[in-house]
Amino acid sequence: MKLSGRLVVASHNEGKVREIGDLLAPFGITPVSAGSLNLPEPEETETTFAGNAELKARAAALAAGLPALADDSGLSVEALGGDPGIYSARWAGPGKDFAVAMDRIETLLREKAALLPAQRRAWFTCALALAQPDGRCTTFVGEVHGTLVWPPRGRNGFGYDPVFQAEGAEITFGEMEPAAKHAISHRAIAFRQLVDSLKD
Ligand SMILES: O=P(O)(O)OP(=O)(O)OP(=O)(O)OC[C@H]1O[C@@H](n2cnc3c(O)ncnc32)[C@H](O)[C@@H]1O
Ligand SMILES: [Mg+2]
Repeated sequence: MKLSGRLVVASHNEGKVREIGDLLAPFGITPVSAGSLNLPEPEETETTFAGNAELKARAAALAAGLPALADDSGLSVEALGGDPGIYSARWAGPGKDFAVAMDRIETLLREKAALLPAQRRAWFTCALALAQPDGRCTTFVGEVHGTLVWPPRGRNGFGYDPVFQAEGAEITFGEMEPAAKHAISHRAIAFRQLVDSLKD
């Protein structure tokens, strides 16, 4: 299987679509957005990142008759038993307000008196699924570990980026230039695995 030509990026999240576009750019691929094809946003009924990524990729590939790449991702907080995890988008509510979602996490951490970095460990997970119109599908998962800071810092990235500081970094994902985030992100790790799997 080759990564070339037209590929549907099966996501309705602008931030993700931008990052996936950056990752695909060196391959000369023309990303076709789910929005431009009027693809519906399927309900994420699975219980894992990989399951939801596959569900979204398969639905888009079938509807578009083109290969489709879907991303299911999220932030897991150790002290919260891995929440919000696969519910990361849902914690932002119908208005997709991540200030609310970040506040909610911070409130829960404070209720647990989790103020030290070691008590504020968190990780991002990204599952990328590449589906073909004939139903074949491969999925790869990447993670990046770090701690949650407060208050949020930076206007780059999207979602929970302003509160996430990766291990070894002194700035948040929200403060990083895109290239710096791509050097270490969960999404870039999953993407590298996907690319490796396509090598002859
Ligand atoms: O399902 P699609 O249409 O792709 O878009 P979505 O926003 O609903 O995406 P998910 O269901 O995968 O939910 C993941 C949420 O986790 C957050 N997230 C994922 N990757 C992130 C990243 O790199 N930086 C910050 N937040 C991220 C982000 O806010 C997403 O809304
Ligand atoms: Mg979603």
